[in-house]
Amino acid sequence: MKAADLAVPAPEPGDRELDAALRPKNLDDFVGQERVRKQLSLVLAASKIRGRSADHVLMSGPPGLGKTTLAMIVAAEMNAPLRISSGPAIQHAGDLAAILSSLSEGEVLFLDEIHRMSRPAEEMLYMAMEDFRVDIIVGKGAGATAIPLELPPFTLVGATTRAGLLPGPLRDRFGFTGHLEFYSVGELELVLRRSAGMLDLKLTSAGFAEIAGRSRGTPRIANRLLRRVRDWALVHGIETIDARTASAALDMYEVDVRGLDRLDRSVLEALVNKFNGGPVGLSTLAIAVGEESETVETVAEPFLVREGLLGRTPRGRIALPAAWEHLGLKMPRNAVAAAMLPFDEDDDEQ
Ligand SMILES: Nc1ncnc2c1ncn2[C@@H]1O[C@H](COP(=O)(O)OP(=O)(O)OP(=O)(O)O)[C@@H](O)[C@H]1O
Ligand SMILES: [Mg+2]
Repeated sequence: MKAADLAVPAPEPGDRELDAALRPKNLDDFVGQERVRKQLSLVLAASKIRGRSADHVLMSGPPGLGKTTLAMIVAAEMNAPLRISSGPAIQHAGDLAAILSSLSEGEVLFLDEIHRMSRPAEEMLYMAMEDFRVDIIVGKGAGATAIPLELPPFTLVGATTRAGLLPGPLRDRFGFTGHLEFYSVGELELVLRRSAGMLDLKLTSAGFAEIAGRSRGTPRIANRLLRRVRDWALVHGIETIDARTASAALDMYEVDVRGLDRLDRSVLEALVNKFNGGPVGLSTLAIAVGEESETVETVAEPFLVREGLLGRTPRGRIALPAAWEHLGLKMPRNAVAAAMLPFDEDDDEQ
């Protein structure tokens, strides 16, 4: 595994097994996200009292925060079977019709990346969600007829990293939307404590804090770093992982105290050392770090912007004061002036 991969929130091949093993199985085990947890728990409790399948639920938020986990928890809490598919897997309305028509009563249908479903499938889903009915089209052209098909009541759980891309009519058909937020360091410590318990690992409180602080607010990354630290401790014959062990291990994997990885740091270093803090265009910056523009924009920037280290301005990317500080450098006056010019966060230069 490249060091840069450690900090990517999307699942890596090596994560899948551990992801599955460490996934909380019920709402009580699910750490953090108090608001979503309370709201969801109420939705589920009410439908249990009514003796009906739960309202359709949409989970939205960045990768690795627990959308799939919550979908599975919905099925577990409702004692219902779970069917899993995803937007990209449903390219034709017929694909969706086949899934819908084979659902059993009360089943939970989890559609991951629901924003990537095809248009015709999406339209079929509207009717299925609202009226528990689909029209199956038989034949083609003028001779085509729609055969209505009743569906058993089911609960759709949709997940999306891009809630903004969902068409309004689809969004409106969910009874409840849970917006997952990045986790605090304290919450990540709880995630790590739970995982360490399951993996039979011993860590001190400071050891947990050290890993949590470098996990970018993301449980998937926290678990991944824990696994790296575990390997390091094993090879070095260390039984109890303290802050020093955790930090030595993560330093070796080039994940720094704020969770920045090699790519993040080289972007900041280039901005600061080669362009005096910017502004500099994305493609120039990408060439300076020897990466594709797209990699810099989609892999490094979201986190750097969120951390207040990098700004996107109409004139280009700039290093914010926290970036100079993080690199242990003093921000020159002319760089301060460039950074102080008003800019619009959403303004995508070039
Ligand atoms: N609240 C939580 N408490 C404990 N562990 C969690 C929590 N949320 C997520 N995790 C851990 O993080 C891993 C990733 O979570 P999950 O697969 O649900 O993320 P996701 O939001 O579906 O990500 P993606 O958008 O990439 O599909 C899980 O396997 C689980 O181990
Ligand atoms: Mg998922």
